[in-house]
Amino acid sequence: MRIDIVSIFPEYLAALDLSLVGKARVAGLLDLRVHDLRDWTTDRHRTVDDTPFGGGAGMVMRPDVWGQAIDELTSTGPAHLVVPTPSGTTFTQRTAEALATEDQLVFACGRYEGIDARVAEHYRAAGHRVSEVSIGDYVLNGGEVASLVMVEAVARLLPGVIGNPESLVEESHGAAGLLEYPVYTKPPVWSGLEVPDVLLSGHHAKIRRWRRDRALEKTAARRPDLIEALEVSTLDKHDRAF
Ligand SMILES: Nc1ccc2ncsc2c1
Repeated sequence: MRIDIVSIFPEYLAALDLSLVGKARVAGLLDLRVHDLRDWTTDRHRTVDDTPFGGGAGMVMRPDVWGQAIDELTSTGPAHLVVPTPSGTTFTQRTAEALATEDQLVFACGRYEGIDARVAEHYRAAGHRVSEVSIGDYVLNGGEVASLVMVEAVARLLPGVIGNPESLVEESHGAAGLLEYPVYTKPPVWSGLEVPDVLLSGHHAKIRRWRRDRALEKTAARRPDLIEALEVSTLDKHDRAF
C-alpha cells in the first residue's frame, strides 16, 4: 500500500518514522510519503489560503493549490482521498479495515477553517473515492493528528506489520467486536493485589472462558452499544447466559 500525507506542517508527521509504522516502511510493507503542500504553490509567499467567500472569521485553504498536489499524487492510479475533518463521518475500526484494502490513500490535512469544499466535490466527480472523516467530537487545530491516528490504525492491519495477527482479533474493537479483557504479568502479587487464579491454572479452556467473560462484562458496562451491535451468531450459549 502507498500512503501520501499532505500538510503545511509535514514535520508533524515525523512520528510515522518511529516504531511499528517506521519499521513497516523500512521493511517495504508500506510506502508512506509525507509532502509539504507549499511545494505546489507558485507565488513567492507560498500562499495556501485566502479569505472565505460569504465572510466570517479565519481563512480557507485554496482549491487550486490542493488540486495541483492531489492531481500529481493520484496520477499513477486509483487513490482514495481521505480528508480529516470534524464534520466528517466517524472513524472506527471498520473504517480502518476498509481503508486497509486500498492500493493508495491520500490524506489531505486541512488547517485554518478547512479546505475549499470544491476539492472533495471535484475528486468525487472525477471518480475517486473521497472520505471526509472525523476522529471524534472535540477541537483540534488541523488534520495532522487525525492522520497520525488513522494511518497507525490502517498500517497495523497490513500483512506482516503486526508480528502476531491473532492479536488483532481480541483487541478492543477487533474482530470479536468487544473491549479487550484485563491483562496481567509478573510479579504475581503487586501492591497487595493478586493475579486472578485462573490465569495461573494452565487450564486453557477456562482461561479462554474467563477472558471472554471479562470482555463481555467490560463491554456491557462501558459500551452497551457494542453489545447491541454484536452478531447473535457470534455468541455461544454461555455468552447468552452471561
Ligand atoms: N477538531 C477536529 C476534530 C476531529 C477531527 N477529525 C479529523 S480532523 C478533526 C478536527
